Amino acid sequence: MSKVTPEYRSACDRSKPEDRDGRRSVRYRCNTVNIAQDVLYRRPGWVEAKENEDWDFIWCDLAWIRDNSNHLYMEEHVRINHFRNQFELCRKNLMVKNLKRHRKNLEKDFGHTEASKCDFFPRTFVLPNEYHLCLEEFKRTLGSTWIMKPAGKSQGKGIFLFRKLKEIMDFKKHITRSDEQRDTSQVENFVAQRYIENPYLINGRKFDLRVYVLVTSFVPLKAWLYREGFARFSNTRYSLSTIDDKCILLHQHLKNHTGLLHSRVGTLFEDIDNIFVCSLQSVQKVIINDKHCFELYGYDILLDENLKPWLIEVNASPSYVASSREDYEMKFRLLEDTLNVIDVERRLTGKEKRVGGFDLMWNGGPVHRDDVIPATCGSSPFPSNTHLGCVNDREKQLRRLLKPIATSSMNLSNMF
Ligand SMILES: Nc1ncnc2c1ncn2[C@@H]1O[C@H](COP(=O)(O)OP(=O)(O)OP(=O)(O)O)[C@@H](O)[C@H]1O
Repeated sequence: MSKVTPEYRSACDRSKPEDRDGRRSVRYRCNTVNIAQDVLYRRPGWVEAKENEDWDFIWCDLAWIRDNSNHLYMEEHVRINHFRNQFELCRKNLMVKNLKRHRKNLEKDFGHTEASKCDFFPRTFVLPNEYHLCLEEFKRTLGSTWIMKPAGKSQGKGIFLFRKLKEIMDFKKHITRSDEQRDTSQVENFVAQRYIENPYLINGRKFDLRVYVLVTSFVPLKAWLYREGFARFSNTRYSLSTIDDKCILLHQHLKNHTGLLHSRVGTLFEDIDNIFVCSLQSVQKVIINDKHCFELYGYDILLDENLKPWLIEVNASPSYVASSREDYEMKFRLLEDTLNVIDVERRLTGKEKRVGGFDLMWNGGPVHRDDVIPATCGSSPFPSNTHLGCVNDREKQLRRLLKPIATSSMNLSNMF
């Protein structure tokens, strides 16, 4: 067996439970050192496949799927935790390209109201290709703040804010110059995005919501939403002063916190559901829908002061390391429940609408659950504890999500 994480040792001091019902063991592979490894190790009846031995299940990182997916022959029952071209949704530039195309198709086929359901990502341009469009928009909205992000990086690497025309022109020169010697296929892409300047703040701090969505099929689309998630808070108080010393703006939007939450929380959850469904639909025809594959996406969502949710990013490889015991336990449950939904052991009937902490949200169409109490502000299937749909419970759930978890491992000291 490969090494288990230190958290594992403290979280479980019991030995691995035996497979009591005499079924053949599930042979797994895991090439990541994180909580996934602990969950697999502890799962009754699962054994780690030896080198060169066949396996039934693999939990792998994105590099592994990139390097191996074309050479794999998989038996019917085998499961793998990534779709081959997951990057269509998870690379910043491709996500935007797919969302824009989806929006255009909706506009063409169903008109403006339907297309406006895609208006949950800030205005974004992919550079260098859309530089001129970006420049036009930039000039049209002079004075607004933009955020520049490298398309293929994470953890805030290479991100900066700008608000002056000269800055974006200099940047264009810089990327053009550094790309001159390279083959065009290697040009580094960036996204320039309108910066949400009025985030919803809690105690003066900016935060992203991290919500998990499990997709078990793209055609038809079958997606499960996890009831637990968390908020990643910035370590510093939110201020735009870091990008322009003359402009000191410290937002205090928490005054009417309770009232605002109560009146808007139903709509908020509906809007968040819409983000999941629309974004997944935008890549439905693009993702290679291999029945062996599933994907546990970590959605990053930012709320503005009007409680409008904005999609910031979709992660195919969200962090499964923990910054605290509570964080460890939540992620352990999440991954355990993921395996329960994937059901390599074939325990489910296939008709379940709830498995552990997951609620079936979409199954070729919206899923209506019998135990949902209609919300005053809509009937979104976004999960809460037991009385799904009741505004008060949703409010509680939102508060649970907003519970700060120490983020030392996440490098969020600035969060832009
Ligand atoms: N358009 C935006 N408006 C306001 N804030 C933004 C915007 N885009 C990103 N941010 C902030 O910057 C942070 C990092 O952005 P993003 O997630 O896109 O980059 P990343 O490098 O992939 O970071 P990570 O790996 O931590 O998710 C976000 O968590 C969010 O708080």
